[in-house]
Amino acid sequence: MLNVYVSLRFSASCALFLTDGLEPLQSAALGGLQASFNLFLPANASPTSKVPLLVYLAGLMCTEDNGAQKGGFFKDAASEGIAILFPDTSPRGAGIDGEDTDWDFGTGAGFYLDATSPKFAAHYNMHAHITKELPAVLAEAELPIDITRQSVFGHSMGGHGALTIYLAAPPGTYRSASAFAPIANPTACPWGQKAFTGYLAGGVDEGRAHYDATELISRVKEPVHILIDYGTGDNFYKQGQLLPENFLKAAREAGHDEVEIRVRSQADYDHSYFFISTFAPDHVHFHANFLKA
Ligand SMILES: N[C@@H](CCC(=O)N[C@@H](CSC=O)C(=O)NCC(=O)O)C(=O)O
Repeated sequence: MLNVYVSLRFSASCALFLTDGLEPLQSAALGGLQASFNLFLPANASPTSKVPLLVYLAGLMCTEDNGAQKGGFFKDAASEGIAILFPDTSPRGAGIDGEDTDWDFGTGAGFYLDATSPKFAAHYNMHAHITKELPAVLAEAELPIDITRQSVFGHSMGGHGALTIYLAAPPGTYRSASAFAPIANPTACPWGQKAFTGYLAGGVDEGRAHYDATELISRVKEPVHILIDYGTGDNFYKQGQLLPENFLKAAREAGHDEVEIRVRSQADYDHSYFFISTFAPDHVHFHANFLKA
């Protein structure tokens, strides 16, 4: 048996298609725009032996391809028998004024939220796309995936997405979360403040209520399963865009100990996919503990 790696597009009616040679299809959550994603299926997946799902969320300027091509996840996902879903990072081609002006806002920078600002609300709903729409697509496609066993991980903006999606979901929706160099306290850093001001009608205050991992962890009372790695040589860490210490401090103050949450500083590592792929096996095996329990 072979492991299968496929690129897929989907329609609002949830039909699945192979990418090559197919008509563009539409996402309801993204306002009818075409949406793409990649899916890794391990060789042991079959209708009688469905596999759990790990969702990978990429960072600023990325597409569904960065993690799939450079993350280094497949060997360990194959050995553990885990499928990996790679969504895109934003809607594409919404045609909103200013959407393509900056690399850290708009196209490629959806911040995994549901926009409430009138300008963006019709299209910038990556949270709903990932938490509701894509799971429904996979379920309706009758792929050999057990959608009741999901975990989520990501990098940088995608690490923010993974932590906030996990912490804001009803307990048990996702079994675990992990992040490489996440934007861990977005209301306190320039990237997050810019995103929340632009996408949310209530600005940074609305972001603080719904989309800030450091704020969310201080309010979560149930046990959690979280692993975070960041590099001390990461320029974005040095610039104060990531703030993992803020997340760790809030977590400990809320009573989440080192069994529940591990935040590891990796000496001299940068922000790149070389860093991600170095620690990729740790993250896949971490999630396997919960996805296969
Ligand atoms: N163009 C930017 C750098 C953009 C960048 O580094 N993006 C990161 C994610 S940053 C946080 O979300 C990334 O993953 N890039 C893709 C890759 O393959 O490395 C600049 O000029 O600084």
